[in-house]
Amino acid sequence: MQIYRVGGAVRDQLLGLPIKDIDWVVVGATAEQMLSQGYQAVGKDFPVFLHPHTHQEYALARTERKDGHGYTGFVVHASPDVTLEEDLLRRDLTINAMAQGDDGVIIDPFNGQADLAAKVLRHVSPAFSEDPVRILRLARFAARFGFSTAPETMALMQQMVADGEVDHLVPERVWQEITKGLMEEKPSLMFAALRESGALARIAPEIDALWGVPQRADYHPEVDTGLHTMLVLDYAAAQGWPLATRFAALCHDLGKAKTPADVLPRHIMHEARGVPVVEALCLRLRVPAECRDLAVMTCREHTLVHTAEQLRAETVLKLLIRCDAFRRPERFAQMLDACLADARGRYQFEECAYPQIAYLHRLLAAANAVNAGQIAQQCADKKQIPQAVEQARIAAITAAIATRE
Ligand SMILES: Nc1ccn([C@@H]2O[C@H](COP(=O)(O)OP(=O)(O)OP(=O)(O)O)[C@@H](O)[C@H]2O)c(=O)n1
Ligand SMILES: [Mg+2]
Repeated sequence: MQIYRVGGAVRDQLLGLPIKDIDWVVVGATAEQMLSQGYQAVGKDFPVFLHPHTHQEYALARTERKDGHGYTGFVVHASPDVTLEEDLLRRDLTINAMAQGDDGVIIDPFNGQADLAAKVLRHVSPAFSEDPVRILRLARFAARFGFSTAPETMALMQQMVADGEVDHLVPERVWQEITKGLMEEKPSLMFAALRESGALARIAPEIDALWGVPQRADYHPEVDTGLHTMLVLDYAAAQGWPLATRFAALCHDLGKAKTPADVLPRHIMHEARGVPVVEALCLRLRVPAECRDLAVMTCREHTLVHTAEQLRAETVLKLLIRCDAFRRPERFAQMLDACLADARGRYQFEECAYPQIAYLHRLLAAANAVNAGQIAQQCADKKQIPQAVEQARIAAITAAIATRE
């Protein structure tokens, strides 16, 4: 048997990037041979094994044929006579379809090295279309490497979308790929690829609908809401912020696609209009609660946060309570980060000051300093405690507002 490194490890090494995990392909072996050498089978029907010591994945060279929708119905053919080239042929992109032997020689039958140099994502063969997840994979590789998509690959993806292939993806898988793409260097490039292929309109029409929606040019020199959203998202990514903050950045303006045409380019009430849209998206994609809650909160509150310095103490306290800021200060801070991204994700405002964050943190600290235990002791009637604490917090916030320099 011959063993080669394949896929991401070969690609990343050629790019000079750190290699996370190595995938191996084994040519000329049977499952029985692998087991007898101590490898452990991963699945019952899949010719993938774990190395007895390194636990890296070793897959028998295989061909695949599709006979069904989605990613059920793959007929896998693994046998000792499947060649390395045949195995590479079934893979998604030329940059992922290279192998490397023990001698270091790169086996590159589909010119992956040339595409790496040209920074192009190109499908290996028409078999690309047998797995719709590959559209999402390509999109996140675009976000990771900043590569462009070969025209023939884009055309193939458009055809796959038109054929309804994307509609068979299970939500968990879509979310998994989206989260990976959101954590890449420039997530907007994922959405650009998804949008151009038509896949975005199928998997997240709420996001796709933002393009073509105008905003007031005085607040938003970039005008287009889709473009603004991408600037906000890329800002959040450039700060290295976590997934939930990036997802909140993505979702904060979903309500703007619901603004009645006669109100445009103003977006009165887009916050309230957006909340059910964010909730519907999160429900459909089975978005985990942490991401969903921050996105809903950011959608609902971001305009109010922008006006923080004009708010009365009562209004600030209500905001803090709605956001559960006393118990969840880290999440509140993440929402403020998303609001900062919103403010700076605009042409000509890329470096605008955003004192709202420090200001709200100061008011929260002031409200937090109220000694609720002591107030409770001073209340003759227990029923009065909540109101007394609230009054004390409003007084503390009022005092903090007054000391503004
Ligand atoms: N839907 C898929 C998934 C994987 N692959 C192939 O399997 C390899 C390994 O898959 P995976 O580890 O998911 O991706 P990597 O390319 O290694 O990228 P990453 O750095 O994200 O792990 C890929 O390079 C590609 O050759 C594929 O063709 N089609
Ligand atoms: Mg990998």
